[in-house]
Amino acid sequence: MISFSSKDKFDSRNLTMLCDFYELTMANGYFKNGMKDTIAVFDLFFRRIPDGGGFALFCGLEQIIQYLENLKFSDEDISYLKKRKLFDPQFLDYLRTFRFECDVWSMTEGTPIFPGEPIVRVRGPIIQAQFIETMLLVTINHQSLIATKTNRIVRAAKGRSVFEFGSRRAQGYDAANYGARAAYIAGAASSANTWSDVHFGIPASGTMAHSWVQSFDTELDSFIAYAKTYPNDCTLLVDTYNTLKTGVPNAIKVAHEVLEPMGHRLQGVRLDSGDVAYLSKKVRKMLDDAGLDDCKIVISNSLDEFLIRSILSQGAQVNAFGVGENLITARSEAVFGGVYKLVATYDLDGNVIPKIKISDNFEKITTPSFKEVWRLFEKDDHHPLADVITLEHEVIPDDGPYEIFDPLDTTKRKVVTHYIAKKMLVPIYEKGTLVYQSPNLHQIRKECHKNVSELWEEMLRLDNPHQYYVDLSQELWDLKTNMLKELRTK
Ligand SMILES: Nc1ncnc2c1ncn2[C@@H]1O[C@H](COP(=O)(O)OP(=O)(O)OP(=O)(O)O)[C@@H](O)[C@H]1O
Ligand SMILES: O=P(O)(O)OC[C@H]1O[C@H](OP(=O)(O)OP(=O)(O)O)[C@H](O)[C@@H]1O
Ligand SMILES: O=C(O)c1cccnc1
Repeated sequence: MISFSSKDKFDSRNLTMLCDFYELTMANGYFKNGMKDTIAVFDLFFRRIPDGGGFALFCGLEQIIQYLENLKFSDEDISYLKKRKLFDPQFLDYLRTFRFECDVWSMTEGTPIFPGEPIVRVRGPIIQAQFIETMLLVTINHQSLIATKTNRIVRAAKGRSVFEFGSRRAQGYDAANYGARAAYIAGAASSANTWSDVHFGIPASGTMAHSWVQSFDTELDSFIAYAKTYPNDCTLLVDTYNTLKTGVPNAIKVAHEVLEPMGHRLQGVRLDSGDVAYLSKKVRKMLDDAGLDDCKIVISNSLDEFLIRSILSQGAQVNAFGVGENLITARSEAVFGGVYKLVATYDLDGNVIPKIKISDNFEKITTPSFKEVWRLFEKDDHHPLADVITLEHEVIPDDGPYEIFDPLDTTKRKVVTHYIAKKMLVPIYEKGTLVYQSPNLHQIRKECHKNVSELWEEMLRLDNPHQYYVDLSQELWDLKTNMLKELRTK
């Protein structure tokens, strides 16, 4: 039984034609060149952690599954392709009856991921494995980027809640909806986006806009009306006119004269402008002096992890942060940079033929062959020690001793012992059949929190974090180096 975390089970959109056109021209080319049934392996990986962080977070698998479940060329798609006069009629017949037949393995959502390691691996007929590139990349690049950024913001907030406020400034509505999902997985407490609650069960919450306050004759009238309408969940926006002179005094008045007689407490005030560190301290004192020490202070206004860190270091009195544009657009570094590369094909006897892509830039040289990713966890406290990429047949036994080495400087070697070795890629599809049961979103979020809390503290720093080791096994390193040497001498 397969169950899905979103309430509508599958996004019903058929996004088959969301592909780069060259996927179709190559597919037709493979078909016409007798390569339809050639089995190929592609790795999806990324090269650099955004914002110089110590790790990224993997997200988007559930939407990949939805895409693959809906993968089908409609009659309309086929007529479009026919009109382009580029495609063989037999190829179009093949597309008409297309059925996805690949094997797919993936990291699970909420897993910390590192540059250079396969986070998704696809094996199957080259036409198919190649074709899904664009959707795999756009989905994983987007959600992993937003999750990675959000987790930085959540870490900067040091246990205070982070409310995701970004929909209005996201790069389009899918970015708002799926960005909210990624942000929640990575630790945002809620989203202002109602769609994300309806479809994903992410708690939707919010305060009020300045327009609410402006639309009444006075600020006080607007607060009274809001408090009477929502007596048990009332957070007032206090900066429309003058935070300290009118906003907070009016909020205190409403707390005592409207809410308390109704048996309720004022939940919070939100500050959205000015020097929020200075103001929050003043506001805290005013609220406390008025007996409202349980009233929370929420701040917002173009926040990001660095501003939050700075504001807290100034002694700001804040209970929660509302973060919009910088989170939902990952503004500081808006490209995740995941790529999808061919790493092997198979011959007719089923033997792997490793493939490599050479570049003058060493970091851009791909790692060939069908590979596994292992994470070695310290046995006692489960801190990850290093990731090791091996060839398929290699096994890393628990406890070692196992020698890891820096693939760029092979003299840097270390023998590790007393660990648990875990294979990180789990089966998602077997020959086109879904074999993975996705946890629900709340479980993914919990798992993500656990995974991040197991990382070394030194990896969690926002600036210059410890660089985690992603190593190659000796056998894989030898294969890569020999292929490189051979190609370079040719
Ligand atoms: N104490 C502080 N330390 C660091 N940054 C702060 C501090 N207080 C506010 N900021 C940030 O400074 C940035 C600039 O705020 P800005 O002055 O443009 O807002 P504002 O003019 O007060 O508000 P608005 O233009 O929305 O009415 C915002 O990102 C805000 O979060
Ligand atoms: O600054 P961000 O991190 O993106 O956080 C969201 C912003 O969106 C709202 O402002 P907006 O001016 O859109 O509407 P408002 O009238 O509700 O303030 C809110 O007041 C925040 O300032
Ligand atoms: O609910 C809020 O306070 C909110 C929602 C979206 C954007 N800014 C603020």
